[in-house]
Amino acid sequence: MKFTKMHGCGNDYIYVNCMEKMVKNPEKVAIYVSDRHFGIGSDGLILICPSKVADFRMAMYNADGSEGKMCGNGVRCIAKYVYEYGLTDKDKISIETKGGIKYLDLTIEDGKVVLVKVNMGAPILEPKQIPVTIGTDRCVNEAITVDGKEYYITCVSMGNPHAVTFVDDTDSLPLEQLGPHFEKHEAFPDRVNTEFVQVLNRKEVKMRVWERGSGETLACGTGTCATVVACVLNDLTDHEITVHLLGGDLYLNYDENEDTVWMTGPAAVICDGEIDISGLE
Ligand SMILES: N[C@H](CCC[C@H](N)C(=O)O)C(=O)O
Repeated sequence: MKFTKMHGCGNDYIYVNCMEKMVKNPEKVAIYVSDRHFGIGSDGLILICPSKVADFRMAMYNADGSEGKMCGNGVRCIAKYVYEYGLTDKDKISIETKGGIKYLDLTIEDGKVVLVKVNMGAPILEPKQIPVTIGTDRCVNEAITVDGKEYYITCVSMGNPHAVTFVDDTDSLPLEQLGPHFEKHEAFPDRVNTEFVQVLNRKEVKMRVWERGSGETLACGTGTCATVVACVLNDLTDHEITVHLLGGDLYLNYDENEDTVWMTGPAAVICDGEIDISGLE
């Protein structure tokens, strides 16, 4: 299987061009390639597929083989891939995901995609749709006990479920220990991605993330969208913010009038390669 390893702010996935041929058993392949010791090493697997309703279709799998409905860093990387590997010459593209069709604007310099701006669509706030069992109309600043300690969460779906909690200091958080307790908490029937956010000022926050199915990652695009929405709902920041992640910065704009979130950030190619997956197919 030919692949390209790419990352968006350090959130790395193995990308496979499936325009001609699909990968069989993507769940098993995701687990194998993601392993950082016995595989290639990544946060998961992303397939670039043909679409009937958009320019391309994304299928994404976490490191544990579970399927995710959306991936913000992933759609930016797909934009870079399809342009730089000659699958399109357009600088505005659409990508079908299980979380809806996303529209992307590519900034191109010397034939390279240096920045991608994505219309990530409307945040979903109804608890049942996220899904989260806490809250009636919305789950904003609601108390939850996790591993014996009380936290306040604001829940947002960006196609996939997120719980945002505000903390005093992201650096000192024992995420390896805490993350799984959020992910598997009974309040989240489909598990959850959790963002731990430290507000620096009205325009800047720091964030660490524990991703469902992949553990701590260096960045999460949909997580930064959920973060800006949670910041605005709790009146902690402006609508336009910079999110500082372990792997870099993303720029977010929650346009409440249009009911959409804009995410802007980079995408990078690490390498191309080929791996034998014959035992898995
Ligand atoms: N890293 C991704 C999100 C993956 C979400 C996945 N962990 C799930 O919802 O199961 C992003 O940049 O948006």
